Amino acid sequence: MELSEKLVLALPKGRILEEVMPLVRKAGIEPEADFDDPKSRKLEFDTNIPNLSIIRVRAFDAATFVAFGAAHLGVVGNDVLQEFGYSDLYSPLDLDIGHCRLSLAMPVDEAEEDPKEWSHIRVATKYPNMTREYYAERGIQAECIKLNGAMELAPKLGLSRRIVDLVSTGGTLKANHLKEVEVLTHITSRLVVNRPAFKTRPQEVSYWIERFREATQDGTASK
Ligand SMILES: Nc1ncnc2c1ncn2[C@@H]1O[C@H](COP(=O)(O)OP(=O)(O)OP(=O)(O)O)[C@@H](O)[C@H]1O
Ligand SMILES: O=P(O)(O)OC[C@H]1O[C@H](OP(=O)(O)OP(=O)(O)O)[C@H](O)[C@@H]1O
Repeated sequence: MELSEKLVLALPKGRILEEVMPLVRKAGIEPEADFDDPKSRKLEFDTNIPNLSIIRVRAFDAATFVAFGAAHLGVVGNDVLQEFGYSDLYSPLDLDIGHCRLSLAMPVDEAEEDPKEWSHIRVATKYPNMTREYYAERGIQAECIKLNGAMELAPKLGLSRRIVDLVSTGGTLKANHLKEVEVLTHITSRLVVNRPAFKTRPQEVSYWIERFREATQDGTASK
């Protein structure tokens, strides 16, 4: 077993972090004290496990670090996994956190439409690949304008009548006078593993998959 190189766990620093940390701790990993300090500018943290460190990165970047082997394990939403489609990412475990859906929405004051009657739509989204693929399978050409956030502004400002974005409570759509027309897919976050690392360090990687599996099955984990 390779002991010199640390295993790196990539965690997304956004909203998922709060949900995933109880699982990380249940799995037996306790990051150094700085981790909980909002003022800390550190990006990599030692843990109580001498051979394991944690990096805190943007949600999309967590997938990239693991896919290229810069990190060995990570936590990534299905949305990110499907949008990138990295072949070197293995996602063995649904962590049952980060529940939301990817939906198409449009202004509430526009006439009801039947998506089955569309042939071409223009959409603002952070997920152009998933959107194009979903609609292509239904014979609809989706012209996507890539935004990285605040999609809800696009219809109001005339960028596109429709958006495809993540929805959880629906509060953001409501506040921006948009209605959910169609759910493209349901999303949760998964534990992901770099495939080559799984082959070269099978015992260590399997150990952590099992620890996370147990943590997820432990009913006291916060959701
Ligand atoms: N409203 C939501 N409810 C539940 N889970 C969500 C919601 N929005 C996003 N997620 C999940 O959390 C992940 C990270 O989202 P988050 O909003 O923290 O990042 P972001 O702000 O979109 O990205 P970044 O700021 O890193 O560019 C998403 O990939 C998705 O899986
Ligand atoms: O249905 P709701 O519960 O209102 O959640 C939906 C919002 O959550 C996500 O954004 P987030 O808050 O993560 O910010 P972002 O726009 O910076 O990604 C998503 O992009 C929506 O804007």
